[in-house]
Amino acid sequence: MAPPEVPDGIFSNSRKVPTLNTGYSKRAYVTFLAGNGDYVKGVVGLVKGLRKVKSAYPLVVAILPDVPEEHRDILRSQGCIVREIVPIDPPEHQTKFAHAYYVINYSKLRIWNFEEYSKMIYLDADIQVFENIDHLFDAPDGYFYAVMDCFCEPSWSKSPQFFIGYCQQCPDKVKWPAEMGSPPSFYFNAGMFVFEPSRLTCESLLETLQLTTPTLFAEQDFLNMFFQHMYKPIPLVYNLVLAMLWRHPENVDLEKVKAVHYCAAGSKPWRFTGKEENMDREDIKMLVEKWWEVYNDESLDFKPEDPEPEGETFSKPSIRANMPEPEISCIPAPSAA
Ligand SMILES: O=c1ccn([C@@H]2O[C@H](COP(=O)(O)OP(=O)(O)O)[C@@H](O)[C@H]2O)c(=O)[nH]1
Ligand SMILES: OC[C@H]1O[C@H](O[C@@H]2[C@@H](O)[C@H](O)[C@@H](O)[C@H](O)[C@@H]2O)[C@H](O)[C@@H](O)[C@H]1O
Ligand SMILES: [Mn+2]
Repeated sequence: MAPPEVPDGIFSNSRKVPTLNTGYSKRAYVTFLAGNGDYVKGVVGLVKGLRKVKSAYPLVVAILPDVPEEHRDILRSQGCIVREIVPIDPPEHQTKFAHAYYVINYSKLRIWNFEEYSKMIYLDADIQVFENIDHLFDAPDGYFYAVMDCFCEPSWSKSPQFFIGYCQQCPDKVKWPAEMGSPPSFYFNAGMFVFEPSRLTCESLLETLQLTTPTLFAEQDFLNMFFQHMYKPIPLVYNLVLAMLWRHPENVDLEKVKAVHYCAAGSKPWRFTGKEENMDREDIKMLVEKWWEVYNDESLDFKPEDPEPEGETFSKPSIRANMPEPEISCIPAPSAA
């Protein structure tokens, strides 16, 4: 069963001047930061990467109260719009998440409250954008866009898919057994998605969450269930889950990848040792080096002459908001594999 077509017209070859990032058509990237650890480096790398690819839109950082003032200052000094959010806990449960810390990721749901923006692109702090993806903001409203995930890593070992060896990235390799009912719906990685903020949707998310038993991949599973009927898969070039390089190399063309998601065990660039499984691969070492090149590039630091983000709530049009967008190349819909 082929994934639903990405709606026509998202990547038409029209040359559009981006909507001025003002009024009710405001757009922004948004990421999430919790704790006083080293993920703040991921956010700094991300905002510098967006600057390097000349994105026309600011980066909002939804932070939990436990993010220290020093880290907030670093983010503001890099031109981020820092927004503190109230943490969200899942209902009482006995679930053992794939990683215990996933419990904090439910707080991501607060970004649906950022209604001053009409469209946002969420990016995990362990993602780097190496090519401009602003054109995704032009995707038709009314859908939830994200890249399909892979079920082959050990973190999935407690899942039925992993147990039977099924992965949506290669649905014909091990077919979903008829006796287990219809194959699971297309499932996205929640490290990157295009969405429309709405307080109503946020309320519905939180109400539904309290009635939903948490599962292995925490908020990622929950978002897949909630947006199941609005989800539109987009090509993996927008969120290369690193495990794809060794699990489904036939689906990856590294030359075309626009955003890399350093989510494989041991691949976080800011704590990279190269000792974990697959971390000695040349492509992994090259991608980690690329991340550090951006992070260490002082020419990408936010400069006083750049428009200051408007306080901690609203964003000013960046100087680039008036620049004509680059030619939008047509991106084919994802293959069935
Ligand atoms: O200590 C932490 C752990 C996670 N995160 C945020 O939560 C996201 C999801 O966690 P992670 O990327 O580690 O999950 P993965 O994609 O590796 O499963 C991160 O990218 C960060 O934005 C954070 O801010 N602090
Ligand atoms: O809280 C659940 C998390 O689930 C997802 O991470 C997973 C998923 O990508 C698996 O497919 C990988 O195997 C695994 O390594 C990785 O941790 C999201 O990236 C993250 O943002 C967050 O939603
Ligand atoms: Mn991640």
